[in-house]
Amino acid sequence: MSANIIDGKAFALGLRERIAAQVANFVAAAGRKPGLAVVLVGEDPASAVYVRSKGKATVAAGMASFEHRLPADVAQDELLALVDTLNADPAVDGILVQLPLPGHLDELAVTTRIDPDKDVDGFHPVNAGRLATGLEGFVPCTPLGCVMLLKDQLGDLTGLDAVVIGRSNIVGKPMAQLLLKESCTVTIAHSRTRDLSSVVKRADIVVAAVGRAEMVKGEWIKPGATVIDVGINRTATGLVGDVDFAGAASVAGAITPVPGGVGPMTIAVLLRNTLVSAGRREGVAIDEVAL
Ligand SMILES: Nc1nc(=O)c2c([nH]1)NC[C@@H]1CN(c3ccc(C(=O)N[C@@H](CCC(=O)O)C(=O)O)cc3)C=[N+]21
Ligand SMILES: [Mg+2]
Repeated sequence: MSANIIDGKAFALGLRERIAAQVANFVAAAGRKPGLAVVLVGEDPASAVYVRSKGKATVAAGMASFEHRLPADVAQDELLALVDTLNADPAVDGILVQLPLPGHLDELAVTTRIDPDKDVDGFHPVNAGRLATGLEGFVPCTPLGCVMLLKDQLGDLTGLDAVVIGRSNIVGKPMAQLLLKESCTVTIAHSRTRDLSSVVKRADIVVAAVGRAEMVKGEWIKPGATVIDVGINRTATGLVGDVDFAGAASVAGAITPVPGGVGPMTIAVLLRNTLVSAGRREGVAIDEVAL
């Protein structure tokens, strides 16, 4: 068997076109563009690349992009003051502070300073609580993008066995919540899980978000399973995921590649969340089902 390769890049492009169409409707109704503010602290080259591609995608969708670059040694108070300014700015619908932050800065303090109703990353504890409780809020972009790919691939997910490997607040935990909402039977595995290969072997859906290059082996995958690889690891041989792609692709029913799988979805969903935020803030209807 040879897996269907899930083209996240193509799916993300289609999503971005549907977003752009609704951005045009929003602009006509509200008389302004949806606005996304991105804050980058320091000069980490990988972060700078992501921030640049976010800015380009934002403008391409017809939205306003506000980029704020602060020096690596910026004081905590100064960063918090910028967040306060963005919270109060009516042209800003979404705020993203690029993580990780330099070590002297308190990521939780910064994340919790963002107005939960502008928190398009969905990292604020209020939004984590809303997701866990079934309330309207913002869902973290990467897991929401993964669910979109899964539903596109599999249709209804009800009753499927899903294993999420990784328990981070930004991917693993919200991913598990979303799969539960889709009525999957969800297992969260992590670095302390015993006999991980047997746990993975049961799964119809495997989501790998551990941050360890090619850690999930092809022999662990149930034949025909759908494998979503969230990992982005830079190695001597280039960019690889958390899954041994060649091994898994020979047994899986479908699998996301790295690059070109989950990564492009993250940015597209960020634009989606920004548009949804703008609609809520201005009382303009956004057709989320059509996105
Ligand atoms: N507050 C915050 N929110 C984030 O969403 C956030 C963040 N901080 N910090 C960094 C991570 C990483 N991230 C990615 C976005 C797009 C790709 C992406 O488009 N990747 C492409 C290209 C990969 C490449 O060539 O580098 C792909 O996988 O095909 C990857 C990673 C968002 N992050
Ligand atoms: Mg973990």
